[in-house]
Amino acid sequence: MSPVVTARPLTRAAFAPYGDVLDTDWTNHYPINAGRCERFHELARIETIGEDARAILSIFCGTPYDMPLTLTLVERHPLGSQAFMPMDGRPFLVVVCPDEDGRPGRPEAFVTAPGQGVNYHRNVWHGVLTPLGQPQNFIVADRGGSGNNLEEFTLDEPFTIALPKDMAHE
Ligand SMILES: NC(=O)N[C@@H](O)C(=O)O
Ligand code: NI
Repeated sequence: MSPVVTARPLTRAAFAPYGDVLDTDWTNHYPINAGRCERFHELARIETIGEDARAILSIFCGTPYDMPLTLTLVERHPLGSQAFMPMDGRPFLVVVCPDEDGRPGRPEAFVTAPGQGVNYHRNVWHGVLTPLGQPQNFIVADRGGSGNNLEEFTLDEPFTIALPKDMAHE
């Protein structure tokens, strides 16, 4: 059996080495539009580098994965950050790895709270978009432009990514 990594709830502190959490638990917020809207300001920055680099918005329509997940591949984007914000507010799985001399280290897994999104910093190893239980659409902010912005790495040995016990039935 491949080594098991159990996902834990996503928190800013735990995710800080990898990127930003997108939610309204954020002190930099203020009213706009005559008080009819609250702006939660600059949750993350969209980083883009390289030839004709630009920040772009896309919609990803994701197919769910069965859990526990057998993780065999991770990827990273050397030319830009990548943010995922669910359009339906349901939780999804986030898998990241520390970088160890250009190779991914042991994965860490998180389950988002309803309404949370993530922004992977540039060049951070991560699993591909992983909806849970049903198809899920996401607004994605990342980098467009020339050059190769996708580096994939097939793990020497797979990991089993499991949901926490209180979620495993979902
Ligand atoms: N390849 C692509 O656009 N998607 C991945 O980067 C991903 O993180 O899901
Ligand atoms: Ni990606």
